[in-house]
Amino acid sequence: MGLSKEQERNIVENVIRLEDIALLWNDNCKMKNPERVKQIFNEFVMGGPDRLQVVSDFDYTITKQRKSDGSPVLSSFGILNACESLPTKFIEESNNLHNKYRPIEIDPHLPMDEKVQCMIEWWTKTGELLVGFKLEQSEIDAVASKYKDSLRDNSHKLFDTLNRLNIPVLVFSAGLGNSVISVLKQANVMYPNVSVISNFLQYKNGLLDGFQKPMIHSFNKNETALDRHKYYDLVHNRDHIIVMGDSLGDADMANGVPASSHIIKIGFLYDHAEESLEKYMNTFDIVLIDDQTMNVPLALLEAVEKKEAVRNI
Ligand SMILES: Nc1nc2c(ncn2[C@@H]2O[C@H](COP(=O)(O)O)[C@@H](O)[C@H]2O)c(=O)[nH]1
Ligand SMILES: [Mg+2]
Repeated sequence: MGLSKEQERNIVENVIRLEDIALLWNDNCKMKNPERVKQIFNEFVMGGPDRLQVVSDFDYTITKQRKSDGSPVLSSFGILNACESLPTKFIEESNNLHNKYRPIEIDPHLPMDEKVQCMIEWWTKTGELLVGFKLEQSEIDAVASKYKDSLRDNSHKLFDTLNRLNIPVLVFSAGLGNSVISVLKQANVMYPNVSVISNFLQYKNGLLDGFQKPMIHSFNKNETALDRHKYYDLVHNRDHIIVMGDSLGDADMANGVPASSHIIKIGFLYDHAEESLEKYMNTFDIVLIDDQTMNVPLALLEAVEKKEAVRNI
């Protein structure tokens, strides 16, 4: 997947041609405005790793949307729900909530303010169900271990590169942070430059006591939700941002950063690809259709790293 000699020469001569990244010209890669992507990509390469940060969703972005054998990948909440010691009442009521609110979450016609209110209800009610019984982290870890190999292909290479270049990675998930961290740790990609902001279980006297605050739901995943969060101090001057997500709400995860920032938004599209493509192309700069790899973000980073290496000769 490395760059050719000609590509490396182009980088040395500060010439970054989008055509040099063949992946971006595959049939399953769509860009509404290639010229805009090229311009921002050149900013990234010329700006170097010190100005870069990555903000990524977890469920079905870092994890695959489908496994090669077609079997499903559990979401971070799905990993929780698979824990056998959970009371039957919790599972039943949690499933009822999922059946009621998931269709609202993905409804393309409902007004956003109505959807936000419903998501607040969903996460609040789920938190209220998670009260008064034991659940050890080790049980979540045991289920999560079955999904440590469900990261997108080349995720390890991507995280290794980000760690080597000391580029901060924010994994921003409206899912369950206890599962997210467990999968990342067991997949050996929970490097020091990786932070996770999500919903974490709260305990009181050894028993579950809902979620820690603040609530992160599908539609408040943006950097304003990071107000006064220590992560914000780490990245607020990194104005080159790669955003990665699988749902439309993920595209706003970098909202709240200075207007002068340059952002490339990568959208991983899988479900209802044909009917959703136009909306995804209007929302993300690069749309990858049924691409279960991290090859495109990795290619962007490889160009940054090559240029940095030349700069340091
Ligand atoms: N199975 C359940 N799924 C849930 C629940 N509450 C939310 N969700 C889903 O999780 C994703 C997490 O979002 P992401 O930011 O990690 O992509 C969200 O889209 C909901 O559909 C739940 O209680 N059970
Ligand atoms: Mg997701």
